[in-house]
Amino acid sequence: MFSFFKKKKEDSVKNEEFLEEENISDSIKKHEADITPIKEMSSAIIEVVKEETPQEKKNFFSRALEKTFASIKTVVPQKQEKISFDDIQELLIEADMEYEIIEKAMNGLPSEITRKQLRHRLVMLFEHAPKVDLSNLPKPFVRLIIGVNGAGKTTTIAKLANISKKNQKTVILGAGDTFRAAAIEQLSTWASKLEVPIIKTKQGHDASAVAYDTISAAIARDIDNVIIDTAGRLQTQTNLNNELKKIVKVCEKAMIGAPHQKLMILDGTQGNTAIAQARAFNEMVGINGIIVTKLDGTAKGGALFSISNQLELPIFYVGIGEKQDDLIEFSPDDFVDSLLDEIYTAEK
Ligand SMILES: Nc1nc2c(ncn2[C@@H]2O[C@H](COP(=O)(O)OP(=O)(O)OP(=O)(O)O)[C@@H](O)[C@H]2O)c(=O)[nH]1
Repeated sequence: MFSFFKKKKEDSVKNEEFLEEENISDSIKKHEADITPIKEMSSAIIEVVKEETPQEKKNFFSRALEKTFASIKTVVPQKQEKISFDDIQELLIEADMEYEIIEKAMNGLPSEITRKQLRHRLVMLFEHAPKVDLSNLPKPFVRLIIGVNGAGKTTTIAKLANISKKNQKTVILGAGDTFRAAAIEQLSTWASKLEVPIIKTKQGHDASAVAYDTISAAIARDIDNVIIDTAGRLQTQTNLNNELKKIVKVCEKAMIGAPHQKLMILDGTQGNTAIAQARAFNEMVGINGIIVTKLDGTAKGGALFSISNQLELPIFYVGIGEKQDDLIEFSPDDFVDSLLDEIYTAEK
């Protein structure tokens, strides 16, 4: 069953220096027992689920931002047509927007601010992030998931796999957090729940070999999306960080251009303190985008402005709960509108 797969892998690991360094072909043999049989893959495609309308998306944000709204409403309890400069400043502080960003956003605004004026300034804060063209993606499209312990990496991978399936794309997971046995188990549980294949190995084995095998399996099986987990790490853990750099290098060996996205998962409940973490990882491996998790559990929704603006990175998704459907595509317009709906009366 795996002869084609094996041939591809042998072809793609011809680099002698690399074989010496990683001994990848041995690791591939070790992992083959863990690869989900191809026939199970067909069940990875399910029917297309209808896309949310802009109003539905706004409703998702409103639900996710409940705690943030409760805190800004302590400043502006009634909806108004115009709100004073001081009140806007205070409510943005309440929502955990960094002071420096508040100053930037409000510079030159009048003492009474309309919805339109504030909307323009808030949406602008997301404009620094480069636009990402998601048309004509390479196949497989490889995403590497990075973050500190407990940020929500594993859960987010499951949610991303679920979105792939909803979009009728095939997907394979790589259990690259080989540091903790529980992490491999947790991702395997999600894989069987979602009926998607997973490449895994034993705890303590080489994480970059898992990344390599996952990409090779995707190429051999013509899979659309690859999502690779990595161990949670702090920006100060040198060994783990060298491991991360190695994973990135090995992805490139498995497929030129991979990983196509290195996504940083940030725990939204940490607010602005997550920025320093992301900055350090960005310097280390170059991050392409952010996913902010646990937005439902925090009053610090305003940190999204600082996160995107300070890091000059796009926020792709936000996590709004623990279930597989609780990940929504981030849109600055919908996010800002949900926030403004709480404090301003409708524009005439
Ligand atoms: N409320 C809420 N909880 C979330 C969200 N995303 C993840 N969680 C929860 O956060 C906890 C940690 O999530 P994991 O996915 O295990 O985090 P991780 O980054 O893989 O953790 P490590 O494997 O320890 O590095 C779990 O209890 C998740 O259910 C979210 O968007 N909202």
